[in-house]
Amino acid sequence: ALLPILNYPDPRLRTIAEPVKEVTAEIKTLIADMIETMYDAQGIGLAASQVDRHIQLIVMDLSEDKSHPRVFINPKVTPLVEEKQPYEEGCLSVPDVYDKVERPTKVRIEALDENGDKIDEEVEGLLAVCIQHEMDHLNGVIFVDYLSRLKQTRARDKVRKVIKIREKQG
Ligand SMILES: O=C(O)C[C@@H](Cc1ccccc1)C(=O)SCC(=O)c1ccccc1
Ligand SMILES: [Zn+2]
Repeated sequence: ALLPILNYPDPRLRTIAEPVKEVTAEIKTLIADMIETMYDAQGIGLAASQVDRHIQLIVMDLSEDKSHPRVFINPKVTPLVEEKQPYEEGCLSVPDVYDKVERPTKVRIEALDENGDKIDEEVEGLLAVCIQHEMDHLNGVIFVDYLSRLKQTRARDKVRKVIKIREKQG
């Protein structure tokens, strides 16, 4: 089922996510719903925080044909290099706002997948950017927090406008 995505600056987006203790049937349903919601919203990632579920769960799919969804449960991300690179990020909770954010270019991801099996990978490129963006969500951080006050104000105004238009479209 499609889940409603919280929009910036909703304070619920600032909630710190709790670890997942057990991958229950309910969590598996949430994973399927988050993947469906991510595709519907034209995203490449989605954190549970964005659908108002405050558990450490991320879904991502960087494939062209939306055929390789990945699930990260209780993820831990560790930068592997000091070097940072800017990337033009977006966010499904801050629609129509894109801006450059600098992040470490290579990171280690330790997590569990949807079957409870261990994931331990070193990644770079868009996958590294996206997993760090999603990890921020689980820690109540939104990419606009890295931008200037002026850009944060513009982002709030922009989201307000986009939401109004979407509500008119029904
Ligand atoms: O809000 C989210 O977590 C999803 C977000 C993930 C993300 C995209 C790009 C850089 C970092 C994190 C999105 O999917 S935004 C929409 C999108 O598909 C996109 C935007 C900019 C570049 C590439 C993809
Ligand atoms: Zn986001």
